[in-house]
Amino acid sequence: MQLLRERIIGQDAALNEIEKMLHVVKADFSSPDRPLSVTLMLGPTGVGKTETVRLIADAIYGRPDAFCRIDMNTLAQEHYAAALTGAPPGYVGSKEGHSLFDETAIAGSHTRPGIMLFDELEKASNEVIRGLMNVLDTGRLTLKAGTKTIDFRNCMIFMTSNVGAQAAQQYLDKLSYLPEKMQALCLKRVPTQRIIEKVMQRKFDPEFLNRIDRSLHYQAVQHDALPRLVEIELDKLNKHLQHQQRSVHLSASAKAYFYQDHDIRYGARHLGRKMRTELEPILALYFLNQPEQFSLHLDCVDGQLVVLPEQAKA
Ligand SMILES: Nc1ncnc2c1ncn2[C@@H]1O[C@H](COP(=O)(O)OP(=O)(O)OP(=O)(O)O)[C@@H](O)[C@H]1O
Repeated sequence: MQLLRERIIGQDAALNEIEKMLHVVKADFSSPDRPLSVTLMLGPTGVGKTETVRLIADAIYGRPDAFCRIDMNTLAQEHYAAALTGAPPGYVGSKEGHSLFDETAIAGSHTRPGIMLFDELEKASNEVIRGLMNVLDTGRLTLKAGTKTIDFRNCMIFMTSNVGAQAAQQYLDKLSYLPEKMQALCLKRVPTQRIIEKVMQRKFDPEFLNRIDRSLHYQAVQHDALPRLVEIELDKLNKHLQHQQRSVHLSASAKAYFYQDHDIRYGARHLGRKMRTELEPILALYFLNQPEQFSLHLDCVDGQLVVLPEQAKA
């Protein structure tokens, strides 16, 4: 939780729910015939849903990719549903029992839970949702060929979805024309969560929704979170540079360069991309031309990033 709270900004309510879920998993109260937990993460794009799962994997296994991820978008069409559970008997590949599942990541170990992420749940076809319901119910999935069963009973299942995020944003946009007091009153009467839940109920059957232990509502990234997000991205970049004993430092105005015009509708993802695509070429050129240098300091002058000369750094 310490790692999550340091690295996920502006999602306190969701993180508090994750903490409760982790306590229950650790206390080992869950039914032995279900997955350890089933958590649905809702919210707009680029607000930290997948990042939360990556950080949980990092905290438990020391690797942010130590989980099985299936992007439901790739299974959107009915005829791809077989990709989830392998080929049916008699088809090419059925004997091998291959599927998209990474069984080691799902199984976990005697002391550590497996982690599974179904991304973009709203894109899954009805057939895939039916298959998934079985997993949430019994903690097991039998591959189509009938030769193998994947066991999710020691696994924390996470699902992400943007469903309802657009409707919630449209509702907020409409409210923004009202005076502040009226806005607060409307949000008290009809919170955005209720809008999202209504869309959810239209999209998914109650049988499916009833099998979810927790729905977490991730909020849109706010402007005041941006400076901290820039720091986090800079830390990530410096972690990579550490392998070459190198580092990059930004002045306050160079940091502001990255977030001041950032459009928060796109969440935090573009911020990280902008930092990488703009900083990496500058770093590459600097360190290639001056291999004897180990740190680079950048400032922003007239809206342009500039390398600070050696004497200015002190
Ligand atoms: N609240 C946040 N705190 C810290 N970093 C964040 C946050 N939200 C997003 N990020 C950064 O943005 C990147 C994209 O976020 P993430 O992958 O979690 O998106 P998402 O919410 O799962 O959206 P999508 O539905 O589009 O996948 C992350 O790698 C992370 O660096």
